[in-house]
Amino acid sequence: MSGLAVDGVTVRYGDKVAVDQATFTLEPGHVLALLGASGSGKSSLLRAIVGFEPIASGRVCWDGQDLSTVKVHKRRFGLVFQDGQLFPTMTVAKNIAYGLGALDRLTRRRRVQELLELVGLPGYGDRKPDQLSGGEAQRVALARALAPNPRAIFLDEPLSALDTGLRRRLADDLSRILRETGTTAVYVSHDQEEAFAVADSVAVMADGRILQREVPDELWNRPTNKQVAAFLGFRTFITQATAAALGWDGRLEAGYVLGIGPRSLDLDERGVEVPVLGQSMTVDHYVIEVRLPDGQQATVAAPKKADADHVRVTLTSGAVTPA
Ligand SMILES: Nc1ncnc2c1ncn2[C@@H]1O[C@H](COP(=O)(O)OP(=O)(O)OP(=O)(O)O)[C@@H](O)[C@H]1O
Repeated sequence: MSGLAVDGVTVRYGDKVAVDQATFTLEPGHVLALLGASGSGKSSLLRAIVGFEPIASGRVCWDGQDLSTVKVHKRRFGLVFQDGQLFPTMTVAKNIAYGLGALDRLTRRRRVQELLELVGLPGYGDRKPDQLSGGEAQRVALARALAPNPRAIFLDEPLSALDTGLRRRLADDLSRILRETGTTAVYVSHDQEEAFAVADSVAVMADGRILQREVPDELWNRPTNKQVAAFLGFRTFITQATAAALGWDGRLEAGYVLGIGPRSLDLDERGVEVPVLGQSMTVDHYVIEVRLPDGQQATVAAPKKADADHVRVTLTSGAVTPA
């Protein structure tokens, strides 16, 4: 098989199993996000693939070749970390050119210009890393990782040190850059929106195991179990009868429940009346906590505060998952 094959990889720190028999393949040109809560083993798996962490069992192959005897710097993998780890005394241009030693000066300079344009920083070549914002530094780190045309790049929470608004914008830019360059990438994140924005497919990890690997839509609509659903924000699970009572027009197969997430219920004047239990405010909307007909609680995202002790809602979507 061409591209990356991770086969039964286990990583241990003493008695602690950090990664438990992770298996997946990644075709050239595809972007996979490893998504999971803190401590789920994402970084350990990424570090094992690139060769920083010894593998207790299993193997990592590229184009069918076992990489166990291939040294880290010979794997032709590019790396981007949370804090870009640029060389502080070198200019941006020198940072980007770092892995281009084999090229002549003119070609090297052209390649640096090309990458600065790709990451939206033309004219930044002479700056030093301490003259860059956090977002710019991460763009330079990406440019540096892409410069030597690696066969894949590995990004470990590359945006998590940035503030939320910037993170969203940069996630979209990153996605565009990876696609434009046809780069094969593994992207570690604990933020589902970021993972969904960047990746062609998402592998959800918990306790060192990959619970499900899917394209974002399918993962969102049909999480493989309640644990994955809950991680995606579907925390209340209801039966067909309750779903129908809330105006849902779908049908659940026997043995399945519907996970209700933060955007599953819509305010709707013609909807079902439910009691309001409380409400809070986020940056751009209110979160109204309600009691469902079956007694469970759920939340509704609303543009304004509820001014009565009940609201009318309709259930418009949810995640279908085994009961
Ligand atoms: N060097 C180490 N020695 C011992 N245990 C470790 C070491 N590195 C990680 N662990 C443990 O292995 C488990 C997986 O850690 P890992 O950093 O891979 O998770 P993660 O999903 O990347 O978390 P985060 O998002 O917080 O970085 C955790 O329980 C962690 O405490």
